[in-house]
Amino acid sequence: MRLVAEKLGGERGGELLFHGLDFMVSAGEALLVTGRNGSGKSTLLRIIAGLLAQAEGTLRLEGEPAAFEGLAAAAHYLGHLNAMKQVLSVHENLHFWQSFNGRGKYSIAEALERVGLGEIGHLPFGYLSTGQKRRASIARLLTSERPVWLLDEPTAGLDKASETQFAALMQEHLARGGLIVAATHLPLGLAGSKELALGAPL
Ligand SMILES: Nc1ncnc2c1ncn2[C@@H]1O[C@H](COP(=O)(O)OP(=O)(O)OP(=O)(O)O)[C@@H](O)[C@H]1O
Repeated sequence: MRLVAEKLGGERGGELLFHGLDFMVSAGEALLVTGRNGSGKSTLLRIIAGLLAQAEGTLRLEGEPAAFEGLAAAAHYLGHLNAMKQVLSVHENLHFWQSFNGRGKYSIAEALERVGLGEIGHLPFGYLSTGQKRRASIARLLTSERPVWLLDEPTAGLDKASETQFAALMQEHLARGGLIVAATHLPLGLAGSKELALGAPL
């Protein structure tokens, strides 16, 4: 499986943010998208997730497992916002996403254990701290099996221990044949990852 972009261009509000991007990410690889604020990192991730149309160029997933039809169906998108309902419990939110995205390797209880939230699945999502909200959202990646992880500033708000824990989860995903595209200003602890720098040098 590999994600291939050719001459990819993205725009917002009629302004071309980037163009002519060529990259390839194979199973087991991570691509870190870097660049100054406003350079288009989130825009690129949203295009890959199928939430925005590209302005130009092509994007395709080759050789994806038969269970997934196309890139959008194979992708987990973890955006800046956590896409969770504040008044539903953590468990209820994850149950919704699991029903929507399909089952994964981990049960909801196991996924919450993996992110260190085993004790608070019953709490309304809105009660959680910023870092706990992010960890609950990371648990969403584990409760449904999707090989392409698209992560926008995934470690924002995480403490050091949680960063290390998440790095291990990403390594595990890569070792199982997944791939990752992550927009980040911080190192993610993924040795050997590729980098795509958008815009003028920082
Ligand atoms: N709906 C929109 N309409 C017009 N312009 C937009 C829209 N959404 C985003 N933009 C602009 O597009 C540019 C790129 O935004 P984007 O969020 O992709 O940047 P980024 O590289 O992820 O930034 P950051 O590092 O701050 O997260 C910004 O200048 C932003 O203001």
